[in-house]
Amino acid sequence: MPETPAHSIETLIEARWVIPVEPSGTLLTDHSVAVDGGRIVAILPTEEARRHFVAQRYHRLTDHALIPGLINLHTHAAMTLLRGYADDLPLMEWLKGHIWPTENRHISPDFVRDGTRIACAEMLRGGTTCFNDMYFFPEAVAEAALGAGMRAAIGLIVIDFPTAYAGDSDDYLNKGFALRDRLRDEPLLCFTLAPHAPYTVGDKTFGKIATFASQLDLPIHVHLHETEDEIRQSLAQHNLRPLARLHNLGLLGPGLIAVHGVHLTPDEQALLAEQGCHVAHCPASNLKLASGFAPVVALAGQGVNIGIGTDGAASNNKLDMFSEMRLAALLAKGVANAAALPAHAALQMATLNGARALGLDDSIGSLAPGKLADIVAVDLSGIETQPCFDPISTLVYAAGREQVSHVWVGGELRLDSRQLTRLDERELKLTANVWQSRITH
Ligand SMILES: CSC[C@H]1O[C@@H](n2cnc3c(O)ncnc32)[C@H](O)[C@@H]1O
Ligand SMILES: [Zn+2]
Repeated sequence: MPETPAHSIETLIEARWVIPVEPSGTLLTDHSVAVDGGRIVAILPTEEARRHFVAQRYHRLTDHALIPGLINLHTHAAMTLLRGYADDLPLMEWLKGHIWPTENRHISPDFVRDGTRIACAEMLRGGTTCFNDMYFFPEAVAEAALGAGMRAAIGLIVIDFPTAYAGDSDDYLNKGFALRDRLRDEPLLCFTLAPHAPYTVGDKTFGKIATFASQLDLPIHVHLHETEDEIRQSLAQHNLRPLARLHNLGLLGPGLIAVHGVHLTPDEQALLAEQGCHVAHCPASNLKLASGFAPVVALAGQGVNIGIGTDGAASNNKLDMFSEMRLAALLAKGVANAAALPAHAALQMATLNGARALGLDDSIGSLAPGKLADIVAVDLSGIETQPCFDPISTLVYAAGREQVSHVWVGGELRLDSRQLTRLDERELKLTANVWQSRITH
């Protein structure tokens, strides 16, 4: 039989294991991922891939698992500059007494650009390839993400009080739309409408957001039902719980990403499911601020799509999707039973479910031919991850972000043997120190 001619491709990544995430729980041993033009073109047993392809670059990752890039479904990337600035406080005391006054003093495009670049470095080194952001000066978030070569959903924020970024809701929205018009063809970026929360955004502004979201087909990214206080305040002011209020104002639907969703009645869980809303589960931030945590087992049981977020580094204090996955799985077992949220389901939450929430699951969130090559290699050879009976279990329960060795975004190498390819870690540490002294003095 004549040999079929080999196809030329850019990159062939040979790995001990490939965990495509879809179909759920699949594990491929001694497989390779072929990448060309920024996309996955094939996933084949390595022997076959070697016969079939001639690559410009080969990566022989003999002790590694390949997983889809992790998707951080909720963060405020620039808040790395406030990591550890105010700890051990409940949400409202933390925000009103410490974070908002400090943001008022320091917030600027430079603050946001520098903080976001630091966040991108941390996230890439931890296997995150895409983040869903909500912060002031979103143009600086976009600039930092593009510079780092990361995928980002840029929140066009709206809050009903003036800040250094914008004056009133129309000013916030106009600035956001101008940014989206300027950057809408950037392949690494997409946009959401990001009203901050029910307690900082009025009915009129929420109404405008609902209209624009449906006219422009933009997702809505909003903090919702984070604390009991938020619900009490909403009942006192509007005679409605926040979710019911947003429902009345037309915000619920498959475009809504409800961040936190900690305090939800069974009827509210059913409403989220019925409306096709998504929940961004942020377990570490919720626990640290003593807010509680989302009823993930019940929500998933109702059919709600749940992704995972870190929230900002000022409340977490890490942007570490590995520790969030593990925490999400352990909390679910704590409230339900040991079988709740198994490792493959936690990994799916941190990848495919996040992509679904952003409406990007046709292009990212799993490893499959035709999808963008957002790929993470995790080195499982260390003593911390031995023996390895089941690599999916090892990834979620034993591995940490330190074991991430390589990261590709759209087929481009962004982390190479733990070295960032587009960001200078030394320079970023100096930048963090400069901001620390500005914030302290
Ligand atoms: C309008 S930009 C984002 C705004 O949100 C603040 N923030 C950070 N973490 C949280 C949280 O857990 N709940 C509510 N608001 C939060 C951040 O400091 C910015 O002011
Ligand atoms: Zn948040």
